Amino acid sequence: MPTDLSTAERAFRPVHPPRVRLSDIARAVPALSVTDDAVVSGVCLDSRAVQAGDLYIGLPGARAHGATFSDAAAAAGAAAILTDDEGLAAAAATGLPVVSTTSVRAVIGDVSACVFGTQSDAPALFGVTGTNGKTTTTYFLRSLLNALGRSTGLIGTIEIVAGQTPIPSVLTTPEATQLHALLARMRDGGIDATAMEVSSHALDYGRVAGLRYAVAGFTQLTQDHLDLHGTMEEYFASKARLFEPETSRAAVVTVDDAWGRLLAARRRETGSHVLTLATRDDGAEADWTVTDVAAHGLGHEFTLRNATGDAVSARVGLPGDFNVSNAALALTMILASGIGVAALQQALDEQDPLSVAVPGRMQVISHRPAAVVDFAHNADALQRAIAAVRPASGRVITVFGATGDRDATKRPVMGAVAAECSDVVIITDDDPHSEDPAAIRSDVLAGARQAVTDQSLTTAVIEASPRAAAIRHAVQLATEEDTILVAGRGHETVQDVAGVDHALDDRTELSAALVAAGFTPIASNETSTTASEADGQRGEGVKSS
Ligand SMILES: CC(=O)N[C@H]1[C@@H](OP(=O)(O)OP(=O)(O)OC[C@H]2O[C@@H](n3ccc(=O)[nH]c3=O)[C@H](O)[C@@H]2O)O[C@H](CO)[C@@H](O)[C@@H]1O[C@H](C)C(=O)N[C@@H](C)C(=O)N[C@H](CCC(=O)O)C(=O)O
Ligand SMILES: Nc1ncnc2c1ncn2[C@@H]1O[C@H](COP(=O)(O)OP(=O)(O)OP(=O)(O)O)[C@@H](O)[C@H]1O
Repeated sequence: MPTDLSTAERAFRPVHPPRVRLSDIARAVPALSVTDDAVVSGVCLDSRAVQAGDLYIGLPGARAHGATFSDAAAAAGAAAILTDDEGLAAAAATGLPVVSTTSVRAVIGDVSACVFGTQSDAPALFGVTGTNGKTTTTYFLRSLLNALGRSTGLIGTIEIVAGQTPIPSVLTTPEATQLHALLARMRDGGIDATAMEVSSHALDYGRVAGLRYAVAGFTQLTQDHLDLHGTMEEYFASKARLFEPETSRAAVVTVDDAWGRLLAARRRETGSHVLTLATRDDGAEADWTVTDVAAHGLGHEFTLRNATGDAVSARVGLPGDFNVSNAALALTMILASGIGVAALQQALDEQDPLSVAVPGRMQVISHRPAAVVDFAHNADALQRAIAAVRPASGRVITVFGATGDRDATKRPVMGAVAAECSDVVIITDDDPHSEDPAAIRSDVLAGARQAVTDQSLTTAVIEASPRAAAIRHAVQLATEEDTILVAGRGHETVQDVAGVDHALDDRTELSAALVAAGFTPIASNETSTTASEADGQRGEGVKSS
């Protein structure tokens, strides 16, 4: 998280700030009532990030009411305050013009769209949701759009690309105020298509309100984030919001799992455009189906077909059958946007856009032993990542941990999955946040040990901390025939322990441990860079989850 929120906020804003009257905003958003008029040049919902001339939005939160920070917002140069009945007194005490409404969160998207002029004029949006695969699919989408000659933006967990200056990403999906500012910045910079990740948190908190996606895409749904959503049904309901007709013009739904099939059926009932996609060879009926999957280098080649005989042949560079699914989703979203099969095939043949690397996603660090860093941080992803790296002979040594202050129910499940699928499991720390790292490890260990007992597994289960030591231990155990998978943190470069950020990059630690053990990692310039670095831009995408 950047320490200076105000500086970080500036990076989201259009180069030429808008000038909009409160009375005009109230005309566009009838739920608002305005007493004194004023001109605003931005919108912000955090007092620490306010820019001079902003409309500060004081909204009720889980820990505080934003209006209690009205004085700080005014001191930072806010020109007016938008809040609800509960916040009115604190807002009025600043002497600034106050705009009021009954539900602040419900209007943030529309107010932001009005201020930044993004209701009618913004890049075409390709939004991807699902438990796993969002980041990878958006990288594939952006690369495909570039190959088709579009000028593109990217919004997601690893980085935000909105022109020449990379913007560090803090959230997977930024706040609504920041999203509309970013889209205005992209539009002003000539970007005409943007690939973005849409998290379930964003859909729950109304962060994508006021946006209409050209195409929405669904990867899959498996257990995660139950701390926020409570049940899988609620989690699904959050994801499904992206597929409401008013939120997305066209939709592509992967129907490999029952959640996808339910989502597609619901969308079809509304009479809105939807294409279904089946990526596994299990006989599922769909508009587009993946066939003829064959290994190609570390990745795969495959064909995407529809019932009328159209076909697209593609190859994806990243390991893992799930990356065939992600690539097929990106391709089908492009087709759903109106691009023809012939134009897409030409771009694939001439530019090989699905060979793009994604930082920390199945990132290969060495070949003998095979050593891979991946972002799998829930049970389904971990199982698939281990299966993807399993060699014909040799053992799989898996190093991972679970995050603190997040869905604790997934910890023993991850432990069990790792024990079932690996030969050696080294359980270590991820981001403990405010929790005791030993207690988190113990939850994961319990699941792993239970699986070993229940299923009479021969898997070695080892506890090691800190994470760098666990990685070194994995390398010391490995022979050239083995595979090491370091899972859970992917591209991340800082570890949060009790509120203190420690530098920690699995790719660097693994590489150093391999060298120390006499192995040869591949050159760092052959491994993944961020999209902005690949575009020749300066800077680094950094994110804390
Ligand atoms: C759990 C969660 O998502 N919380 C969101 C929620 O916070 P909250 O209700 O606790 O807010 P609060 O702390 O009570 O503060 C109330 C208001 O006062 C403001 N404030 C607060 C302090 C101050 O000094 N000044 C100030 O103005 C806050 O900005 C907020 O607007 O409402 C805030 C305003 O919309 C969000 O910023 C905040 O997201 C926080 C930053 C967050 O970390 N969210 C994560 C979990 C998240 O969204 N993650 C998903 C991806 C998950 C995944 O797939 O792994 C993401 O899209 O990144
Ligand atoms: N389609 C998929 N199905 C299942 N697992 C996947 C899929 N795609 C990727 N994964 C696994 O999930 C991990 C995270 O992938 P990715 O970053 O693309 O997903 P994400 O949805 O953006 O995740 P997050 O929301 O946690 O940032 C990968 O490192 C890989 O292990």
